[in-house]
Amino acid sequence: MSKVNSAYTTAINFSVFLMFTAYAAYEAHGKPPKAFTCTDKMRRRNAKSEQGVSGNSPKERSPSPSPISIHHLRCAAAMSSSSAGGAAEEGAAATAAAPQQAGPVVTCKGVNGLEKVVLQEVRGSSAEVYLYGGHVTSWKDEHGEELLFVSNKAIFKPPKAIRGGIPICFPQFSNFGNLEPHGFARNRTWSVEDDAPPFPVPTSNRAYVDLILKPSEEDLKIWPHSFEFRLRVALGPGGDLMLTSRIRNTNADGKPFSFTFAYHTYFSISDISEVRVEGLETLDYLDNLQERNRYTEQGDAIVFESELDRIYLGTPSKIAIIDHEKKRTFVVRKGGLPDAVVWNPWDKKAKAMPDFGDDEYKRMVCVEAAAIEKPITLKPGEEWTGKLELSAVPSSYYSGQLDPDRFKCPGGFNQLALGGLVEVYPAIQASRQHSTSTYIRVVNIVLHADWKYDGHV
Ligand SMILES: O=P(O)(O)OC[C@H]1O[C@@H](O)[C@H](O)[C@@H](O)[C@@H]1O
Repeated sequence: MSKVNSAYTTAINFSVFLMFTAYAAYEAHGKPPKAFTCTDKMRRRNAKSEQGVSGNSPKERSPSPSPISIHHLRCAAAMSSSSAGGAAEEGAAATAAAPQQAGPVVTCKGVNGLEKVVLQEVRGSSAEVYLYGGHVTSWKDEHGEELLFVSNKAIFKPPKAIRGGIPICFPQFSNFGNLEPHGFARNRTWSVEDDAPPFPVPTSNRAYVDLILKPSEEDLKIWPHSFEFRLRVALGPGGDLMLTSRIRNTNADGKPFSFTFAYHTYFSISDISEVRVEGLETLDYLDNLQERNRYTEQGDAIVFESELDRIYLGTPSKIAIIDHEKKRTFVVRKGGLPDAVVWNPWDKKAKAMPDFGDDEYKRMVCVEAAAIEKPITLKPGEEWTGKLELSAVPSSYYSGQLDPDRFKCPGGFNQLALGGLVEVYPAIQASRQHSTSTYIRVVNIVLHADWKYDGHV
């Protein structure tokens, strides 16, 4: 074995040891995956901590305010900032007030008293989900930086859908049907489901919440189909945001139904002119600005110089949004969702939207994992699964590397630029959900080895 290979192996082995140690510590950290009220959960966590389950000796434990006061501090901060205006500020204030030890799943009041669930991962990343719309409104990395765009003019008031975050478009995307644009799921109030039926592949993540939407009598009048829509929102140990939708036909009349669907994700970007989307080259798309005529993408990547509103068809399971100024790449992974909508309203449309700032189009881009061209049809008793997984990585990782197989070493790992700190860790949720998957991080370069999706219909 060459010197370089041997250094490589030693570094990997040492890092694996470190990471397993870290993993063991992570395992010991805390448990309850269900959504609790702040008070309930913190009581349990404190009780565990009293029993020494957290691993801290009594000496190491620093005095902390009572769980109830932590809860009220946090929610009060979120609500006061929202009254000062601005959904984005609301999210920031909520995290600013959130103590480190808040635990993985907390429910509290958000803007206008709407109930929200806050997910926090041990390394510091977080997400917020409003029950109104089953709508993710915040996803922050471990440094507290917001990764999703929410308009400062977003209206957190039914029946208006929240402008930004991740609206769920169901049972209809846009005007592909007779319902209101993008369907009604985004402006209905969902419920937390404490005992959701097991997911096909169990998740080990602790920071997750299960929501459910069933049609009301009123909904059945406009869309006469009985369904159960289960949405799991989870934060992975590395801060990845994962959404899994399971839609079941519960019609008792024996009738199938069809629907279209999208995760209408608004990404936060530095400047729209600094961004490009990779992974959709050479694909066909329907142009929403040209009467949905079909064209073929000619460019190497999608760049933005004016309004853009397209439905890309038969897209790969990975798409990258590269933000040159931020040197950050969002990686969108999806399953069960063949299409991808790319949207930026540009200046004129921005001005025409009452819940969107005139210049905000510069700071957002929507890349929406979707099933549109071929509607999904379910017979009674059948269930469909649509998955979205978002990660934010330094751009040095991504550009031109949409196909990780091209970079594989004989040992099965991706090719690494050796030198500097090498860190290898098992992706905890991936190894349990999918196959054994290993993530390799070299300084700021992150490469995935053997990543694969499951759970397609
Ligand atoms: O204003 P809405 O209903 O949230 O829709 C926003 C945009 O959503 C996108 O998905 C559509 O492709 C656009 O055509 C639409 O304008």
